[in-house]
Amino acid sequence: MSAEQVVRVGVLGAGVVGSQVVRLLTEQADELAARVGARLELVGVAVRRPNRHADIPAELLTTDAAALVAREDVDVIVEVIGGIEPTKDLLLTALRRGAGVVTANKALLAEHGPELYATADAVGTDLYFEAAVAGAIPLIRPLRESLAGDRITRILGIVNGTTNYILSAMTADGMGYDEALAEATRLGYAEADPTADVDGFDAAAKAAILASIGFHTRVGAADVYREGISAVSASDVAAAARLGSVIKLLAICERTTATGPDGGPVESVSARVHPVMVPRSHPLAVVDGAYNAVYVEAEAAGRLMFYGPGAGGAPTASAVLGDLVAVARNRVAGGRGPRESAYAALPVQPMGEVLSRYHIDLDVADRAGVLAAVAGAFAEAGVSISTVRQEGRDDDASLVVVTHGAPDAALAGTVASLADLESVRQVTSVMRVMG
Ligand SMILES: NC(=O)C1=CN([C@@H]2O[C@H](COP(=O)(O)OP(=O)(O)OC[C@H]3O[C@@H](n4cnc5c(N)ncnc54)[C@H](O)[C@@H]3O)[C@@H](O)[C@H]2O)C=CC1
Ligand SMILES: N[C@@H](CC=O)C(=O)O
Ligand code: NA
Repeated sequence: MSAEQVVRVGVLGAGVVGSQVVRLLTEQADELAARVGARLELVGVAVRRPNRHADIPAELLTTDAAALVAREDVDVIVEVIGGIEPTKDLLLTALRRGAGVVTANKALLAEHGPELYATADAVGTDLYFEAAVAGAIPLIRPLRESLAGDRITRILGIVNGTTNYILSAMTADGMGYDEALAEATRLGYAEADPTADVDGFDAAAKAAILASIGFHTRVGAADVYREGISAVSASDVAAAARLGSVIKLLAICERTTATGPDGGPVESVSARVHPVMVPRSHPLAVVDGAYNAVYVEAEAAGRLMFYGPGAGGAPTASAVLGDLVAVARNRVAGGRGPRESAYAALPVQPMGEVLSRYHIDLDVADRAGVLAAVAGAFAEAGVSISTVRQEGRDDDASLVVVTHGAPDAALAGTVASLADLESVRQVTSVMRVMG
């Protein structure tokens, strides 16, 4: 291709992200052309209601996404519709006829990534998705390319802007949950159905993508243990504050090595999303609002931290545009970006076997023998206690127990036994703690 040539681009969806993609493509047309070595010509934008997009030239708008992806003259499809259907079929159609695809759709990738990759591979075209995890933060490309020579052992961080916005607002401003969610939605951070954010589905999809790339193993959305933030109460926030901590929704992906029956090492991977009490001294504790931050630990590189805006129209469009430039450059140069790398095929460890530390707040009767009964419940499950603190007295007595790391199933069993003790009036807060 020469500088006079063009790469034709079709955009699916012009909502929070898509409208910003169209704006940047238009406003930066000359600079993008100089960077790619060919003009990026926007040839169509599929929308649901054309009358709502006065800022996009009417001749570009179409309600027929299926026709846009099937057009033989469209070189790259940018998908910012979201959801599984009809999006999956639209992208498969585009890939099958050799178009490059750029998508921000983590839900689709976590569920159908292998099929999309295989289709792209079959025709030798590109599938890029930097915006799908941690918005504007360059994370997918560092994992797929920059760190491809290293051995990643852990990926941990805040990957959902909406829940981080809500938890930050509840912690710092004392804002109510519903008000904070409404504000995150108004600012364009939340998914079309914000249940995906607050119940942890969005973060779990991102964890699946990160674990798959980081550990060269297919990890799907269903492999990720998931708890959201809808059960996080003001009393949990207060309990965390008393411990010098804040609550964050973390995605944690780990590669673990155990000793197998023959004495040799047995590797597995795990991926989970749940609220965690994070000490205020930890860098993740100060990641506020819709910002995301992700640690990547690799054997040779050590610990890397990626930080920046994790949601919002313009930041996400930045990642989409970066991918679009990469795909367009590949087409100009006649090359391809990275393919799926799933050769390791490591087993996924069940959550019950994953080591966790718990913070447990108990409302107890303040009388002789209570502490022994509580300690007995931990001992029976083989869970070792790190610290115990008694607060208040008489009718207001509470015990705060922090455990050492133990299998999650043993900890969950201990909490159930504690709730059954006659001397425990109520288990008021149970939260995993960092470490
Ligand atoms: N908003 C954000 O901060 C981020 C969003 N994403 C992802 O980007 C994608 C888009 O997100 P948003 O722009 O926030 O959503 P949005 O709901 O604002 O925009 C989606 C648009 O697609 C349109 N649409 C739906 N089905 C269509 C169809 N069949 N044909 C044409 N148009 C159709 C909708 O009418 C809507 O205007 C999602 O996959 C989301 O998970 C990723 C990172 C951050
Ligand atoms: N709803 C998502 C958007 C970005 O991925 C979030 O809040 O992080
Ligand atoms: Na990103």
